[in-house]
Amino acid sequence: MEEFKYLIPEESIDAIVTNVSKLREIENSLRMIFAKNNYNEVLMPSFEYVDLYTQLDCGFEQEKMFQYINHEGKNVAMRCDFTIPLARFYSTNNYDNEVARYCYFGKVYRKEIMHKGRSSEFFQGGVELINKPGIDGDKECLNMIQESLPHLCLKNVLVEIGSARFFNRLCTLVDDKAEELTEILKLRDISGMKKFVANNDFNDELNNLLLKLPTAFGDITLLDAAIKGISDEVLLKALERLKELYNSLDNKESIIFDLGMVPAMKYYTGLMIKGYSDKSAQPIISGGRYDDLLPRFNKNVGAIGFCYHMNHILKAIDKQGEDNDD
Ligand SMILES: N[C@@H](Cc1c[nH]c[nH+]1)C(=O)O
Repeated sequence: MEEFKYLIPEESIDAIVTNVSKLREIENSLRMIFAKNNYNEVLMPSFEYVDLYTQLDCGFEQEKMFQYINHEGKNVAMRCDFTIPLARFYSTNNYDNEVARYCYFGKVYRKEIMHKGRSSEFFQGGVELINKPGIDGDKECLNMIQESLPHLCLKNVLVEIGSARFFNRLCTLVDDKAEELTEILKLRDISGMKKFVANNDFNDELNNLLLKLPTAFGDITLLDAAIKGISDEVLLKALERLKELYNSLDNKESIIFDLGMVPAMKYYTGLMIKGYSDKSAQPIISGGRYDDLLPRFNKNVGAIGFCYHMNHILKAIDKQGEDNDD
């Protein structure tokens, strides 16, 4: 038994952040940017009913939650997302459907596949912008991300944007093959996509589009080319909306399109955002528009938000430092 004093569970591996001064420095810069943009910081509870996450059909699986049965006999989970609890919070605290701006810093807990050396604790800092619909809301978030990039202490950061509306329509078009398509896109599997197209009987236009998706990231010329080849109205609208948003941005630097982007969260309905550093395989920023979530709390308003994955940012900073030492 003696050795157990010195061991930590696999879930905790990697969760120890030693570079706390850097973490606080970035956190404080982000806090100032959020405050300047009128986001109110909230401290959310660590525990929520499991039902909150599961009954909304947002893709949170029970198996991924750390949970226990409380004194009422109800299943309670450690917070595994900020967005859903904040949607609940808005619905019970905002009677006039006003625009709300929340920001937060804290951990979410999600069970990761064990034996991969991945921690199950993720430090996030993020914002939720509720009831600022359409391009105005999307722009506000992208502008804030642009404002934050120089404060992340990372040299090469790219902000990829995609569309959940586009993705969802593709899933409808491939019908019962949606799951297979999702896996292929997640892996950016070029040969998998070739087989997928060969094994199915889709029309030529869809086949051509699907074959391009695993490598469909690039600048505005990529988007324009895709728009030219599409006649499906929903797909077209989704891409035109991305283009309109892009054209409305004052600062377009670091922004590229990813037409094969798969929603990281099932609740995304429109714009999706993923920020990457060349020193990190995992996204350092992720977010998106989720216009169908608040209606599930009887609030007929749309919303958008994003978060910084602080663990990944710190790891990328370490890697950057190591590479500079070489
Ligand atoms: N909650 C999302 C990020 C996000 C905030 N708002 C919208 N999306 C996540 O954990 O990845």
